Amino acid sequence: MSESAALGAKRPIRRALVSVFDKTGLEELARGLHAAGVQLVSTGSTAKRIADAGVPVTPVEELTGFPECLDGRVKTLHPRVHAGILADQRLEAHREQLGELGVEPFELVVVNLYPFAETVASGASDDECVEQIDIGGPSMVRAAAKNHPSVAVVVNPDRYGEVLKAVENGGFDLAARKRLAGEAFQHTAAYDVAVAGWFATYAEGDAESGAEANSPETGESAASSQFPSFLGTTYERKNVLRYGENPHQPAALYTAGGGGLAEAEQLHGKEMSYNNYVDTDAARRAAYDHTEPCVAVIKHTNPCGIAVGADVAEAHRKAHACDPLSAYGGVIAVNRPVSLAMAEQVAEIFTEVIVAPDYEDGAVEALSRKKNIRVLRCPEAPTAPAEFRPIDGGGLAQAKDAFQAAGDDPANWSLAAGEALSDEELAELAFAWRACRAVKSNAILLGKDRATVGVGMGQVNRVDSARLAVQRAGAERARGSYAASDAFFPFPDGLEVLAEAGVRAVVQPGGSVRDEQTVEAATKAGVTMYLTGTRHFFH
Ligand SMILES: NC(=O)c1ncn([C@@H]2O[C@H](COP(=O)(O)O)[C@@H](O)[C@H]2O)c1NC=O
Repeated sequence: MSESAALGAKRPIRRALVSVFDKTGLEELARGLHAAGVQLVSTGSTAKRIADAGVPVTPVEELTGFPECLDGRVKTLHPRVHAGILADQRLEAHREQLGELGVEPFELVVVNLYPFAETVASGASDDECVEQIDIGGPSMVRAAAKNHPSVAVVVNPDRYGEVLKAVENGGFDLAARKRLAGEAFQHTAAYDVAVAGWFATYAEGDAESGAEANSPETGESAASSQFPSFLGTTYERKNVLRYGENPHQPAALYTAGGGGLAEAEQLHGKEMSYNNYVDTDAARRAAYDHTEPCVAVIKHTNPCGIAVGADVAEAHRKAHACDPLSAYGGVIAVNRPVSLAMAEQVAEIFTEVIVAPDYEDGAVEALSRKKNIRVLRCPEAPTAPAEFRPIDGGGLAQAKDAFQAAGDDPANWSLAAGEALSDEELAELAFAWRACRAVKSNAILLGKDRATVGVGMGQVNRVDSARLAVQRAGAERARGSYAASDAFFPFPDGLEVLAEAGVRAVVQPGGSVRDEQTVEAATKAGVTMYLTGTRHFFH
């Protein structure tokens, strides 16, 4: 038989084993299978639902001759079940053995698993979580998937319609059974990753140094529970993208299944590209760093402008004004719903992507006047609690760079040079400090009226970043602006550039061996300087 003929070979379905936690669509499936002459065997409450729907069903106990026991821990774990799933019907020897054993084969297995991840997320006790580790279900799923030349396995209620169609048309062909088997192994693999990940966090302290190792007093164990010995996330491919960072790089989008940008709804525009996603991610990170209505305009992951305002339209006007030249073809993120007024403004500017938690009436229509702008709705704020970056042969994990009460609250900054700022001026400096976190290192950012006016990003020395920030601001806007530096000034030269441009105040972490020289330069120039003690590199 040719390969394509083999793949097209159907296996009629005569007998099905059904055991599902999620009973969505179960009655319709059972009715349809029965109507097509398929015999049903089922477990506990699944069998009860089927029987209640008026469909004949054989309880699995009748098949095994063994009662379900140990609170459901043992139901289907029996050779009469597993021999029926695992017999390779292509082999005469297997068919003969089944006959000798008096076991009938299954051609269809429909199973979905106990909700382990949902139980953990609900904050249930350890014992409750452990009880939700499904054992019999994955055993059946894996067995049926392995034996896909003889058995079709279904783990997703969305497929029930397909099952009923197949049953009426002589069963699934081999290609379809292979596809279903792949889906089934993905289902059990993701399930096991969730279980293994939970054990890695929960059991580690006990195993290493006694139960108290997980107590909050011991810093080391806190770190180890944040970085468990096993890290697993499973992703599902959502889209194949046209290409990656460059046209010769194939690329795809994967989702982790928990919402966020990867699952954002696209309301209008061309297909998102790889670079669009990268920039949109950076834009959302920048916009959500502020509690007031904020707009961030990003190009190549760096801000062309960030501003807060009384409303998003004002914030957008200010953010765009920072660097209108660079904002051409930019990516815009907003931390509030987009108003019609803001949408009208954006519609005038060539923009690649706009992402927001929502859109007010008429806003999407106004934006859609431009054919190509990609309009995304992403209701959730960015949440990643930890960051993981692949490197050759492994990966680096770190806690997210969240703002710290100690170093990021101006109330805790120390005045190192010049006169203390008024509350209003301090708020200006605090805006610059927050916005600076969104700039790739070395970062120097000038702000005025709660908007960036000059950004010096990504230079390999800090003095060049200072020059760039001043140059982009222009002499007039630089004068009297508020400057932030993501890390300390290693030499006073960067500060001197800012002072010469007439900045009013500077905020920086401090901590260089030459801090004194920088403080002296600021004092001499009459520039106020605050030290945060906290650094915000962004690479
Ligand atoms: N222990 C077993 O033999 C066993 N066999 C099937 N299950 C699971 O029991 C659930 C269905 O049970 P019920 O039909 O009672 O609602 C399914 O999610 C299935 O994956 C089992 N449960 C857990 O391991």
